[in-house]
Formats: sequence, structure tokens, C-alpha cells
Amino acid sequence: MGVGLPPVRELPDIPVRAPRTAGAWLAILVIRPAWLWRREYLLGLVLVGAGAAGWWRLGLVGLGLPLVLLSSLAVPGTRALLGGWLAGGRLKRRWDRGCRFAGLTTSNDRIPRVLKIQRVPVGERLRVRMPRGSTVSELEAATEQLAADLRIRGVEVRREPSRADLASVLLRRRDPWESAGPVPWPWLERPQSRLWEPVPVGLDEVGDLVTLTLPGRNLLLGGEPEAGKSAAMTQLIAAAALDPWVTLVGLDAKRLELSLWQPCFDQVAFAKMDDAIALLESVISDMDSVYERMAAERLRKVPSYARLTVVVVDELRFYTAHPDRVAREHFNGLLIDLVARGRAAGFPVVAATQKPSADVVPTSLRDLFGYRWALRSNTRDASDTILGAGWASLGHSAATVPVGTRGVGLLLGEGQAEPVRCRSFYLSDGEVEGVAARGAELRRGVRRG
Ligand SMILES: Nc1ncnc2c1ncn2[C@@H]1O[C@H](COP(=O)(O)OP(=O)(O)OP(=O)(O)O)[C@@H](O)[C@H]1O
Repeated sequence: MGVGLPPVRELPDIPVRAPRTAGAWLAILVIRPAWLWRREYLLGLVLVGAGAAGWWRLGLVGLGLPLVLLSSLAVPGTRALLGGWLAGGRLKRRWDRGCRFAGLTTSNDRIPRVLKIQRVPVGERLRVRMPRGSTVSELEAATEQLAADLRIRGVEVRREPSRADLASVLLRRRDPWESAGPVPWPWLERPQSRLWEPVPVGLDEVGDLVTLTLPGRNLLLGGEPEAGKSAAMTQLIAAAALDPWVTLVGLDAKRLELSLWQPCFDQVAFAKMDDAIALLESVISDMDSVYERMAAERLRKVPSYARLTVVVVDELRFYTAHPDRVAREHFNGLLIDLVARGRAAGFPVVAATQKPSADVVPTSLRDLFGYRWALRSNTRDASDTILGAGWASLGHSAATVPVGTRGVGLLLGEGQAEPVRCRSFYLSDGEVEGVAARGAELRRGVRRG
């Protein structure tokens, strides 16, 4: 039994396969660690060199040359540039240490090499090359240890599709939306839009634009009350409203969500099952006519010059889980038919639900939605009901969105490898009224013309 103090382990083991010669130990213990400080050494060398050159050319006065160089740090641009460069070196040292403690060192003392550092709103994104003898999946398996060693929120690793030895690594340091105010919708000032274009709907964690292309796809939105479903849906309604060739129809069980858009909608049914069923039947009959025309023209899907009809369903639960079984089953049959066949005919459906559960969104219906957007949900199951079974266990759960962070969720697009965490843009009621008025005016113009 051991006695005395427990062992103190400040340095990770060095699994060296190379012959234990003096040269090998010099490389491992001196040259490689020193190499990680090369930026600092270079800076020191430049300052000493400047001092020496100044002294040689100008005598004692010239010794002040390094101070002149350092005074350039008063310029914010230079300071930021130098600070960023040194911070890059510091990050590489921490990465080196983290990888060694996480056991990612190969038998000849190599670790995943950082090729590029990009600063992003959540932290840093690294491009990393795996050393020979190791794979990206080993790095993936060590993310928790790396995050703990780097003292950050998390590490996410994604293999580059084109090369097995390259990976994109996100070092997540902060929540980019923690105290951020609403971000305005980029198309707000557009006089007119075309719904065939990708519609901007939010920003992802690295600040990249997230878009949705509605024709050919349906969108399902789910999340707890006040999560931001209406705000997310509003952007697609706004884009449709600004395209005067788009017909808008809606089901609004709460009578509130679509009220501001009334001037742009052709038909809206409220909380009456008979009205909702009649509306769906009329839309399906229009869709059948489009299919007939497409068959006559030998078209397999609706061409991009065609008119679209967007069907908006707010509070899906009211209709799909209605206590009247006969009406509910009739409604569900019609909705499944519309969602399944509508996409190819230019009849996309945008549906939102407050209580994502299997009785509200049956799998047979959910699977027909090409886009699924899970805003903050109470449980992992609720999140999986929207995104699809299994995503929560892979680390993609809308239940992890911090409580009270409005408009943040996970968006999964058809054919996309994994859901994207993003925050939707936001249109205030005044902005909605402005867009709705413009949309109504555009529609009047089209109908007059
Ligand atoms: N993307 C966003 N950016 C900033 N604030 C937002 C965003 N989305 C929603 N909010 C805020 O959250 C509030 C609730 O949003 P919203 O009405 O869209 O939620 P909801 O999920 O539709 O709620 P409910 O289920 O009760 O209808 C809004 O009034 C707004 O203040």
C-alpha cells in the first residue's frame, strides 16, 4: 500500500516509439515545446534586433527604436492584429496540452495539428489535420476531455467530407445569444420578393445566414409556449406576402397569429373543424387541378415560374388532436394528403405546434416535412418529435436551449447531415403591419394588371 502524498501529474505521458536517443529527447522535451512559443520569441527577436540596429546606426538614441515600434500598439488596428496573432499562439499551446492530456498523442509524439484558426461569435473554429496513425473519430471521442482541459463550454468535431484526415473543430466558449437583442429580418426593406429564392430565416452560431427554400418542401415548427414559433413562421409568411404571385391560405386556431396578415391571405379558417376541413378540401381540389395541368404538359414537378400556394397552419394540435374523432381523422387524412402531394405541385405547408408529441404530430405526418425546426422544448422527446427519433441522443436536442432564450432552436433540412442550431430573425408587430400592407398593395397591383 502506498504512503505519503498522492502523485502530482502536471505533465501527460509521452508515448515515444522513436529510439530513446539524446536527439529524440531533445526534440520531444525542448524543441517541440519551444516551437509553440515561436511567435513570442520572434516578437522578442524583432524588438532586440530593432534595438541593436538602432544603436548601431544612431548610437544611444537608437536604443529607443523598440519603444517606437511598441508605441504603434496605440493604433487599435495594430493592437488587434498583434493581439490576435499572439492569441493564436496561446490557443495552439492550450490545444497541444489538451490533446496530450486527452491521450491523442501518436506513438511518435504527434498531435492533431491546427492549420487554421477562425474567430467566430461562439469561440473559435479550427481546421485540424490528424497525424498519421490516428483518425478524426479519435478526436471526436475525446471532445469532453478536451473541453474540460481547455476550460470551455464544449468542443464539436466534424470530419471534412473530402478528406478523412481533416476536421473542422468548433471550440464553443460562449452562448452567442445570451444577451443579444432581436435581429431584424434582412428582407424587411425589400419592395417585393420571390418565394422561389432562399428566404433568410436566422443566423447560426457562427453568424452565418440560415435560409429556407419553401417550394418543394414543407416546414414543421415545434416548441414550448413563447419559444418563438410564430416569430420564426412570420418570416416565411412575410416572404410569401411580398411575392404577389403567391396565394396564402391559413388555419389559425387561436385567431391571433395570422390576424395581422389578414390583408394578404386569400382564406383563413379559425377554430372550427368544419371550416378547416372545407379549406383543406378546397386547397386539395386546386392542387389536383395543378397536377392535371402538369400531366397535360408532361411536367414531373412544378416549374419555377409557377404560382405557389402556401398553406399556414398555426396550432396544429387543435386540429390533429381534436376531441371530435371523426372530424379529427378526416382532417388528418386531408392534411397528410396535402403535405405528401403538395410539395411537387407548389403547395408547401408551414405548420407550427406548441405541444410536440406523437398524438399531435404522428410520425407518418412528421416524416413528410422536409424542414423541421425545433425551438426550445421542455423535453428531449418533444425535440425528437419534431426533428425525428434519435437526434437528442446524438446531442441535438432543443431541450438544451437555455430557458428564456427566445427564437433559438435546431433546424433540420432534408438531406442535411445534422440539425443546425440557429436563432430566427424577428419582425415586430409594426414591421409585420408594414410588410402586410406592402404585400396587399402588390396583390392589388397583380390582380388589376
Ligand atoms: N427570434 C427572436 N428574437 C428575439 N425575440 C424573440 C424571437 N422570437 C421570439 N421572441 C420573443 O418571444 C416572444 C414569444 O414569441 P412567439 O410568440 O413567436 O412564441 P410562440 O412560440 O409562437 O408562442 P406561443 O406558442 O405562445 O404562440 C415574442 O413576443 C418575442 O418577444
